Amino acid sequence: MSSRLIIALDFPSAEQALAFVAPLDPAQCKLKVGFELFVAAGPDFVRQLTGRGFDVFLDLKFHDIPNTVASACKSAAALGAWMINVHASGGSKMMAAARAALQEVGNPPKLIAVTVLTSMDKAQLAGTGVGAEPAVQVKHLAQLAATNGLDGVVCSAQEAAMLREALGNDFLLVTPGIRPAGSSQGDQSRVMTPAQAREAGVSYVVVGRPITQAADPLAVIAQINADL
Ligand SMILES: O=C(O)c1cc(=O)[nH]c(=O)n1[C@@H]1O[C@H](COP(=O)(O)O)[C@@H](O)[C@H]1O
Repeated sequence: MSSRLIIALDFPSAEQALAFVAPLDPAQCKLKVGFELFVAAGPDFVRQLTGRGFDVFLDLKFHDIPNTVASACKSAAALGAWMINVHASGGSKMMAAARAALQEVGNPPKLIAVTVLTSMDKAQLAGTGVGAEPAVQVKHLAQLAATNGLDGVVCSAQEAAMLREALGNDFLLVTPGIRPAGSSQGDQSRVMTPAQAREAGVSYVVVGRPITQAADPLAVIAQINADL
């Protein structure tokens, strides 16, 4: 079975990202390209990664009017991404338009929706005008994503067991906010260890700084894969 580890390549340039990727094996991990790297390195960099055999999660978190998001999803699919995402808070029509757009392309990427960012806690969520507990809002948005035919959601591993029970075994649960024991929490709020995430039933974990800033990234990758 291929690895359930997705490494967040949050680097400022293609050169730095490629230096990090050079010793990696696509059997050990998938790779996530987000805003920082995509803005700096562009679509060609994504093609380079797929050309090396990596599954790429293109994490551009689309959140706009339905027509714009649908077109952006098609462009992302054309890059050969394995997975792409939108914000569930963009609403039903936006998610349905994204889903429909991908049905028009061959070999479409998995389409998932961000629920409540793992950096948010109850107070920050309340600051945006949402008074619900994060877990309640996550469940609400995950159900909205499922209703609109998305393949899964991004959530914290803290909500994974609840969502697994509510939405079944085929629904993808992709969880950032993963912190191996002893690593710094940084700006993340809702965190879990890799082993806790596995027990909660996640599909994939997303891990950035605990690997990219480690003295020995390959050792951390091996340990996380063992824990998953
Ligand atoms: O969509 C994401 O990937 C994402 C959603 C979310 O709720 N929280 C979150 O941290 N992420 C991403 O996951 C990665 C986490 O990185 P680290 O905190 O360094 O492990 C970053 O690239 C974030 O952009």
